[in-house]
Amino acid sequence: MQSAEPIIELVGLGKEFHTSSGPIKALDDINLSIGRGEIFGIIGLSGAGKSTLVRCINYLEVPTSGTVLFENKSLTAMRPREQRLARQSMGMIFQQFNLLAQRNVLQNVCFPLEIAGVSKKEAVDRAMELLHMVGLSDRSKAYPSQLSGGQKQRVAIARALATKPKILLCDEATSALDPNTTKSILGLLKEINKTLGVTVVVITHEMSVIEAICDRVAIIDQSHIAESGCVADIFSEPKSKIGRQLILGEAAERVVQFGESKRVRITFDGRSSFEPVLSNLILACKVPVNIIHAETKDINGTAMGQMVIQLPEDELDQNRILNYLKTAKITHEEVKDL
Ligand SMILES: Nc1ncnc2c1ncn2[C@@H]1O[C@H](COP(=O)(O)OP(=O)(O)OP(=O)(O)O)[C@@H](O)[C@H]1O
Repeated sequence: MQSAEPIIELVGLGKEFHTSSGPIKALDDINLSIGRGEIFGIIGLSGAGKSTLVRCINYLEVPTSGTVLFENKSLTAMRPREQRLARQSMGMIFQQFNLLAQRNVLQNVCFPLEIAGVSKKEAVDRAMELLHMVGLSDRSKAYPSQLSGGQKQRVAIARALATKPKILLCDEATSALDPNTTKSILGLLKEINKTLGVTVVVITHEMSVIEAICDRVAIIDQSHIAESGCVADIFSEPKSKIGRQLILGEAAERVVQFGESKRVRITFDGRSSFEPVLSNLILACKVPVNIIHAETKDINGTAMGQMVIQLPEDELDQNRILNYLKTAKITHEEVKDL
């Protein structure tokens, strides 16, 4: 679901670190395009290069080869002032929140505005507006140590949005949070994307995070992009070995046979298209399905239409999928012919 216009393009991007024990190639020939207004996920195992990749996007790390294009312009080729403005257009949040402990919530959110030379009154007004948006206007005088993890991340989000960035980079932003708090922070990111039109780039090692909010995803493995595409496509038919491992877990090692097995028609009858039915099914059942036919439309954020999927030959797998469809109240029926 990439919009026509890319906001970020990575072309042949590479990053090498020089350490006492020799060079480490953290990124090698990365090519990616992130569309304006989308929520783009980057997933991989520990050490795959995720953090380095996101830090190269905003030049917290300067790539050793290749190009980062922001709105079609190379960051390297920009003049210093232009590059500063481009980097200011990219807010960032982190796993450990990175709030300033000696400053209260309001002062934390005002901080980037002070650096940008915004007047005190204007900064306070903007910060209060953002704190209201993240649901913390009543905690403006609190210090970070007095907040829960979820509240700290909300402050960090407000701070990252203070200078009205076009992109929000999220580096494992929910990895230190419990499942419920994770859900609420992901909900907030989705809302920010929708209401402010901010492009969101999410780095994570958790498939559930990708599944919850991302439109498209790139899987990174050992410094390379293993595959990328729409979340529903990658989840239903992961092509790379690492993709199969991440999505199907142990089941990836199994050879799943389809043959002439059962086919099921799923009808999308108004269920929100933001709820990735097929991805949820595959994650829950840990087994792939074949998409035989799909005719779905997104009408004002609602999925309409139908899809015919073929179930694996194994009866246990079939039952698991049929049970899932039933429990999740997804309209479906077995079909003999297409
Ligand atoms: N500043 C650095 N100096 C030397 N090596 C580095 C540096 N930063 C990252 N690396 C190395 O680059 C590789 C990729 O690291 P990176 O932190 O990007 O991975 P990651 O996918 O984010 O992992 P994790 O999820 O564990 O944080 C690793 O081998 C790491 O040791």
